[in-house]
Amino acid sequence: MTARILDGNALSAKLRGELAEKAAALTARGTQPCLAVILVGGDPASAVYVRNKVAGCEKAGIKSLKFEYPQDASPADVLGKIAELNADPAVHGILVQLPLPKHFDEKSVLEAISIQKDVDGFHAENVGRLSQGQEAFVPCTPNGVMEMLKSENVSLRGAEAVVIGRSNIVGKPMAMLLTAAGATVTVCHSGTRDLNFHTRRADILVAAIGKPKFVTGDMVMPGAVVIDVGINRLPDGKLCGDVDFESAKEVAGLITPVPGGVGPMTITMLLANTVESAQRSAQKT
Ligand SMILES: Nc1nc(=O)c2c([nH]1)NC[C@@H]1CN(c3ccc(C(=O)N[C@@H](CCC(=O)O)C(=O)O)cc3)C=[N+]21
Repeated sequence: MTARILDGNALSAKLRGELAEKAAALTARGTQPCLAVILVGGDPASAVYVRNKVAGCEKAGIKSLKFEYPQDASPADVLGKIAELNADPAVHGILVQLPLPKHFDEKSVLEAISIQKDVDGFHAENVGRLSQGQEAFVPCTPNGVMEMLKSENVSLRGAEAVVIGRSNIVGKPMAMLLTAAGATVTVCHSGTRDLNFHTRRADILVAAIGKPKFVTGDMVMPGAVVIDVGINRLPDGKLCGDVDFESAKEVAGLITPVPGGVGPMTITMLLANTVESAQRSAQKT
């Protein structure tokens, strides 16, 4: 049996249609949702992602502003721009594309963003709020994964979930969200002894390692839900995930592809957070 494919493009299209309606209603009442994106340096992958984000905004009727800085930009200039955007009531979301050049202190840049406009959910205060179950912007990639699971009615209460990867932007918030939804969560990483022991008992396996085709079919429990968060560019220019799709799909029950899986959902959740932020700001006036 081969797994069913969880199509992130199709789910994104549906959700983005709903977001476009919300954005249009807000615009009609005088608050067009607006996302500001800051890109430092010329990393080609970052440029592609930022282009996808700006195009996604456009299509949903969300205004986007793009600010580009050279690789050797001064952190003070970028922090000055963030301060300006924080103070601008017409801007509802601020995203600083990561990774930043090495001479930047990533943490201090993320911390400079107003938590009301932190649509990435990377600010330490938003992370803390999320961990305590308070209202917060949820990081887009793990939030997109949760939406994918919800769309398929994957039952999480009591489920065994295994997350491979412990990054601040995917692994850790993913584990928090799955825990909050009632799953029993195991977070694996490069120091994990006998990784296969863990992955083979997962009802839900989330791969966020950053290594192409790392998760193979023999690591998957028959019928499991396999979520591939990886975006790796192969030498031939093709995109591939952290999961060896060909072998894993023969074992899994449900699997996300790359491209066309979690990636588009990440952008959809960014648009959702931006609309949400605009809605909150419209309610205040
Ligand atoms: N502050 C910040 N926020 C982010 O959300 C953020 C970031 N920095 N830095 C980099 C990662 C990566 N990321 C992706 C978003 C969409 C796709 C995406 O749309 N992928 C398409 C294919 C795109 C392609 O062809 O390259 C797909 O999987 O189908 C991929 C990756 C957001 N990130």
